[in-house]
Amino acid sequence: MNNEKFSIINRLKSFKYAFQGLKLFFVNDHNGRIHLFAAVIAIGLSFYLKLSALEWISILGGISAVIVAEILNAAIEKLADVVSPGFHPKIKIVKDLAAAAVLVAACLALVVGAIIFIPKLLFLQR
Ligand SMILES: Nc1ncnc2c1ncn2[C@@H]1O[C@H](COP(=O)(O)OP(=O)(O)OP(=O)(O)O)[C@@H](O)[C@H]1O
Repeated sequence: MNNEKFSIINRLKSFKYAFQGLKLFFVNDHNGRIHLFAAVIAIGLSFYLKLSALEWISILGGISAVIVAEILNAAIEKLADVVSPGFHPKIKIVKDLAAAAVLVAACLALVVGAIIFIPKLLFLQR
C-alpha cells in the first residue's frame, strides 16, 4: 500500500503520463497507427450504417480490446528488449504470448465486425 498523502497534482500527472503513452503508441508505433486507422474506418462505417446501441457497444468493445491488447504487447516488447537485447528462448515465449493476445482480440473483433456490418452492407445494395 502507498502511504503517500493523496495529491490531486500527482493524480493529474498520472493522466499526463498515460496520455504521453497514448501519443507514443498512436504516433510512433506502426501497429498503433494501423489500429487507429482501422478504428476510424469502423467508427465511420458504424455512423454511416446507423448502428443500434447494442451494435455500437459490440463494435467499440472490439476496438478497445484490440487497442488495449496491442498497447500491452508494445509495452511488453519494449521491456523485453531492455531486459534481453540478445536472443533468449524465454523472451521468445513472452513476446509470442503477448502477440497471441493481440491475435485473439483482433480475430474476435473481425468476427464481430463481420456479423454486424456484412448483413447491413448486403441489404444496402438491394
Ligand atoms: N530477444 C528475443 N529473443 C527471442 N526471440 C525474440 C526476441 N526478439 C524477438 N523475438 C521473436 O521475434 C518475434 C517478433 O519480435 P518483435 O519484437 O520484432 O515483434 P514485432 O511484433 O515483429 O515487433 P514490432 O511491433 O516492432 O513490429 C517475437 O514474437 C519472438 O518470437
